[in-house]
Parts: sequence; C-alpha cells; structure tokens
Amino acid sequence: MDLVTVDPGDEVVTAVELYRFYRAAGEETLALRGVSLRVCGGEMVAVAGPSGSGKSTLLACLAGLDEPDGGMVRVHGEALSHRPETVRARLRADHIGVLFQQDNLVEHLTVAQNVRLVRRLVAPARRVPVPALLSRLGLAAVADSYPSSLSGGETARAGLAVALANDPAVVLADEPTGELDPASEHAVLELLRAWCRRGAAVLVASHSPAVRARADRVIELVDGRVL
Ligand SMILES: Nc1ncnc2c1ncn2[C@@H]1O[C@H](COP(=O)(O)OP(=O)(O)OP(=O)(O)O)[C@@H](O)[C@H]1O
Repeated sequence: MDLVTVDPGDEVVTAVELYRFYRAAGEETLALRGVSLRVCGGEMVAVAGPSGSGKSTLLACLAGLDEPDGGMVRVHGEALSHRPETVRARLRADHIGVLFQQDNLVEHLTVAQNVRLVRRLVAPARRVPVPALLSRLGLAAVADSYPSSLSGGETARAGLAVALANDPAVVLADEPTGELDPASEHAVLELLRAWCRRGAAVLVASHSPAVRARADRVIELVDGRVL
C-alpha cells in the first residue's frame, strides 16, 4: 500500500495563533492561548502537557471537530477552520484520520464492517483495500469479530484501522494508548510510525513517556500555550 499523497517534508498541518474559549456554568476557560505549529509529512509529533493544558482541544481544532475562536488551521494546503461543517467534514474524510482513546468502533458492526463504513465516505481513489489494511495491522484473524470480543490491543488496532481507512495524510490521535499494556502500546506506536514513514503527519496527544520517546519531537502545552 502506498497511497498517501504527501512527500516527506511537505507541510501538512499548520496552526496559526489558535485561541479557544469555553464558557460553562458562568466559568470562562481559555483552553488555547495563541498556539501555533507546523507539522510536515513524515513527522511524528507528541503533544504533551499536564491534564487540562489543552491537548484534546488542540487536536479537536486540528481535526475540524471544534472551531477555534481565533486563529486558523490549514490541512494539506486547505483552510479547515472557519468553514461550514459540511466542508470540514469533507476535508476530514479526504485528509484526516482521528483516533480516540475509546469509542472508535461501532459495537454492532464487525471490525471489517467498521472499516468499510468509513471507506464509503471516502473518494474511491483514497479507499485503502480492507484486507491489506487489516493484515498490516495484525487484524486479519479478527476481521469478522465484533468489538466486544476483542482484546484491548486488538480494539486499539481496530480503532486505528478505522482512522486509517481513508489513507489520511494527517493522523490525529488523542491518548490512543492510554489504557494499553506496554506491548500493545508499542504495537500501536509502531503502526503509527509506519504510517508516518509512508509520508503522513502524525500528532499524538499523550501523557505516556513511550509516546514521547517514539516521537520525532514534542510540543509541550502548559495552560493553553506552547512551552
Ligand atoms: N467543552 C468544554 N466546555 C468547557 N470547558 C472545557 C471543554 N473542553 C475542555 N474544557 C476545558 O479546557 C481546558 C483544556 O481541556 P483539554 O481537555 O483540552 O485538556 P487536556 O490537556 O486534553 O487534558 P487531559 O490530559 O486531562 O485530557 C480544561 O480546563 C478543560 O476543563
């Protein structure tokens, strides 16, 4: 499989001066305070920082799942922020794979059906062949299994298969290894690293020292700012 349409070194994720305010129960939180970053194809970047420092908010803004109140996000050369939700959804389907710590899978679908569900949203040229993807992630034997019967490591890799089903140039993973044993964490990080070698830009928000150790560089957030 060699589909990612990015040359290593191309800038694929750009954030300029991102601000994000939340207002809840009369409390105002400034979750991002002028965050700027650039990530190139072939780079694996850890987003680290204490709890509440803004890691998830940053990834949600980079995925177009949340809208920054100020600043802008560009992905694969296209503006993602301040666009209608339908446009953001299309850009996400075309370029971005999102992986969360949990809830990446639809419970009543098998692993292969979960991957096919995402593939349907994707332009034909960007559809990664399902058997090849599952075997690359070590999931061929559980392709027809339901999520409830998978081990923790298999569940994480199946979530990754869903995130990679559109051959994304950008992978955004929010604590993808948070609940995994060290061997499964290592496997997931190796797979992310392999995707990176194919030209994708990979950002992983995590508290894990293993993620830091495996990354090309670390973006450290403190109180909504890059340290
Ligand atoms: N939807 C929301 N409404 C109100 N406040 C929010 C919302 N989402 C995040 N926040 C606040 O924004 C700040 C940053 O939260 P965020 O989840 O981005 O941090 P984080 O670094 O990912 O934390 P953790 O490591 O615990 O996941 C926190 O103070 C949080 O309480």
